[in-house]
Amino acid sequence: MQFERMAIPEVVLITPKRFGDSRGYFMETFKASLFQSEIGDFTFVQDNRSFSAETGTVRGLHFQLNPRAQGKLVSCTAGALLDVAVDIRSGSPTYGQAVSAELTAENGRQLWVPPGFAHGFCTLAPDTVISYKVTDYYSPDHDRGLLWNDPALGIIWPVEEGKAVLSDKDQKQPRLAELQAHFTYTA
Ligand SMILES: Cc1cn([C@H]2C[C@H](O)[C@@H](COP(=O)(O)OP(=O)(O)O[C@H]3O[C@H](C)C(=O)[C@H](O)[C@H]3O)O2)c(=O)[nH]c1=O
Repeated sequence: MQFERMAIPEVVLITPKRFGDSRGYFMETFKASLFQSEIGDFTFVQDNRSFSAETGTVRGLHFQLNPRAQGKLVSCTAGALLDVAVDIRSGSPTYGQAVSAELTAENGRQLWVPPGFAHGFCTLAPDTVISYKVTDYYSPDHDRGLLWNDPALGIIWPVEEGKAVLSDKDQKQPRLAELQAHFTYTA
């Protein structure tokens, strides 16, 4: 299993080792001891999965407030998606910056998105399934968002703005400039 720190080093791209044979392949997709030694002492308490039928479906950018902030270990188990993490930790040298990675069922890659980051994705294929582990339970009262196409984020999404498939909620999320200082950066 390879761990590669992204341009924002707290976000980590993980590539599990794939054992192929005449039947197909086997992968260990999560190992607590390795995750703890490579990334840190996080405990996952909930697994999520969402299915998006259309290419160009955007879900996000979402996060939960403290004390229910979530770390997310994200993978794509069918189709393909561009996964995006935005640093929203006040005082961070990379505040408001985004990193992204292409996760596909084929490449088996995962993205670790720590607490203090907004998370979202855009599907690159129809019938795409995202599967992810989170480090705290869903809490609607702590659920917040950031506008996916806020120009201040500089995210180059693989879909034209007028053609993205979005929830009503995600069409009305606040811009970065409107975001309160929910998270604080610690070096
Ligand atoms: C996230 C979540 C949602 N729900 C219910 C609430 C709604 O009735 C329904 C759809 O929720 P929502 O529209 O927030 O789903 P997504 O747009 O896929 O949101 C997720 O997408 C981005 C990419 C994320 O990183 C978050 O995990 C999450 O916010 O599922 C639950 O019951 N439990 C949950 O953990």
